[in-house]
Amino acid sequence: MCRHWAQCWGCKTTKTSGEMDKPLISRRLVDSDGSLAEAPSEAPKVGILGSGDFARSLATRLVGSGFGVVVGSRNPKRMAGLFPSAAQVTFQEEAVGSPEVIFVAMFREHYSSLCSLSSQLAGKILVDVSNPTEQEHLQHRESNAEYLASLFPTCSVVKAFNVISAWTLQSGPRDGNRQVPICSDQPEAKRTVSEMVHAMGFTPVDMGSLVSAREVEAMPLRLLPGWKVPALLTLGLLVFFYAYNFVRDVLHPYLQEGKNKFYKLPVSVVNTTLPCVAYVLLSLVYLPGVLAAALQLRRGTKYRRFPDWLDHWLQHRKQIGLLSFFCAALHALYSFCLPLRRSHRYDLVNLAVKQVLANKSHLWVEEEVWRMEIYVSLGVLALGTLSLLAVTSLPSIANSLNWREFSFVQSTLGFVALVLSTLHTLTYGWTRAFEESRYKFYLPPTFTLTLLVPCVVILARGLFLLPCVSRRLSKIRRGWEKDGAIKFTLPMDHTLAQKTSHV
Ligand SMILES: Cc1cc2nc3c(=O)[nH]c(=O)nc-3n(C[C@H](O)[C@H](O)[C@H](O)COP(=O)(O)OP(=O)(O)OC[C@H]3O[C@@H](n4cnc5c(N)ncnc54)[C@H](O)[C@@H]3O)c2cc1C
Ligand SMILES: NC(=O)C1=CN([C@@H]2O[C@H](COP(=O)(O)OP(=O)(O)OC[C@H]3O[C@@H](n4cnc5c(N)ncnc54)[C@H](OP(=O)(O)O)[C@@H]3O)[C@@H](O)[C@H]2O)C=CC1
Ligand code: HEM
Ligand SMILES: [Cu+2]
Ligand SMILES: [Fe+3]
Repeated sequence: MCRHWAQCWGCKTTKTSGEMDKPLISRRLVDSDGSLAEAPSEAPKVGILGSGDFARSLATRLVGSGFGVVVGSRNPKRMAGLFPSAAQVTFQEEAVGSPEVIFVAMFREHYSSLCSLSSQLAGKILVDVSNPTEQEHLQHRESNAEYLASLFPTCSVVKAFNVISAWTLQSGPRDGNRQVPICSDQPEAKRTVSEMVHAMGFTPVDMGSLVSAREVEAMPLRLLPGWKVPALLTLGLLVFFYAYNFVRDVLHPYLQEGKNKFYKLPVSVVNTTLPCVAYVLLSLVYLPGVLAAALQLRRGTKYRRFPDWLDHWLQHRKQIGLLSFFCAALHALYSFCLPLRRSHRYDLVNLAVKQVLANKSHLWVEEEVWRMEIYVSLGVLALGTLSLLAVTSLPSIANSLNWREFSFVQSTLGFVALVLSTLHTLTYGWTRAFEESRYKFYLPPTFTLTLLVPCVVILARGLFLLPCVSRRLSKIRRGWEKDGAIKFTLPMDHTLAQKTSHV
């Protein structure tokens, strides 16, 4: 039997290396009625302890990938019917006899019940698939896998498959998560299990030694980790702008003129809130790039780390950008629905009646017509450009672009979208910022609040385009450094510096 047991399995099957990562319910194992037929006798046997949801899915996947499976259960009679016919379900003692690799598909609190099997398990590879709950994760210092290794010191423990749900395991990796983080203190054992991960249609991600198991076990506990801060930022902006628009558009007419404009709350106030949030978020996507460039220009090098807050901000731009796109798309939908509303129709009729009573026939203000035509068109162009950025955010699309194409779409087109949105907002706002009647409780029109950050970004980016600045910036990005840019003293300089300082 060659060194890498599972690799040996890889040699035997007819799969070429390219096929290794394809999910496989191998043809010869599926009967005409689609049930999984008997596994070939020479298929390497894999053991599974536990007969729950995970064990069942794992057995299905392993059998479908050409392995022989023996399941160890405390109650085999009851559980056998739930497993594929190709899998053998028996008592735990029997199940751990022949297989080299044994998956422990149980909860941590039940690991100690396996100690009676220590002698049979000696020298085998135990795969820990368990996930602690949030509370358990905090409560235990060592990971579940390290705990299993402490119970069975004569075994090689490998952490794997815990991030894959029983359902994905059963149905096979689709677009979602194909990656299986894997770690172990025994490289051989890790390699064997990695080959199995491949054979099952997943992609192993080597996470190093077993000490990383704690980090691997924390992965399923996280919920959209990179989105927390951007989501809170968006929520904060939505609350702020909604409150601001409520005060200006509903409360002010109610208190000052006794007019009831509460009907504006569901659509109109939302449609002055969403665009402002979208626009501010979009400017916050490109502001950190400007700050980073300014820092590099000032320092005269790119070889110094950005401050943590800027680093963090740069890491979250994708999420902030996608949230901006989402708000802008909702804003466009709301805008298209404005004319559908009953209130809009009443306003139109009332306006017509007023026209007639005032004996005015022709209501056409050329400037207003052009203003609206232009700002709606600019809005559509801005959203269209943002959609390109959103599409290239999809990993499958991003992977098909080289970094220059990606950066062109994200950096250049993204900036064009910011300029278009600014023009859209300015033509929408037009002269409103200068009309006293637009200031309610002395509060300026909402769009004026949104213009500050984008204008700073646009001006700064304009400045960076100046030949003297852009030449210097591209030199810095190609690794040029201003002399003395890096402030570190070599040991000998240090003594030299000390000597000279006494002179
Ligand atoms: C809808 C939408 C979707 C988005 N999706 C993504 C996404 O999928 N992934 C993503 O990363 N962002 C995404 N973003 C955010 C944004 O588009 C990108 O981060 C974009 O690259 C930012 O461009 P930039 O010009 O501001 O900064 P960058 O081009 O990243 O440059 C920032 C700074 O880094 C430094 N720098 C840049 N290049 C170099 C270099 N070669 N050498 C040294 N220093 C350099 C410079 O100081 C520069 O100013 C998305 C935004 C939106 C609106
Ligand atoms: N379900 C999922 O999607 C995922 C589960 N996991 C992990 O897989 C492991 C199993 O999860 P899951 O299959 O959902 O859990 P289940 O509760 O469905 O199954 C656990 C199995 O453990 C066995 N077991 C052995 N000894 C004991 C004991 N003393 N008391 C109770 N049960 C015992 C039982 O099998 P029997 O009675 O036959 O001995 C039982 O079926 C867990 O560590 C979980 O974190 C990881 C990723 C995803
Ligand atoms: C299909 C695309 C778009 C259409 C049809 C559209 C249409 C409109 C309309 C009709 C208004 C006036 C809102 C009202 O008075 O109720 C408006 C305002 C505004 N839009 Fe858009 N827009 C689009 C895209 C965008 C995008 C992509 C952004 C920025 C990311 C944006 C930002 C704004 C801003 C900031 C305002 C001013 C809101 C205020 O202060 O009242 N719009 N847009
Ligand atoms: Cu071999
Ligand atoms: Fe624990």
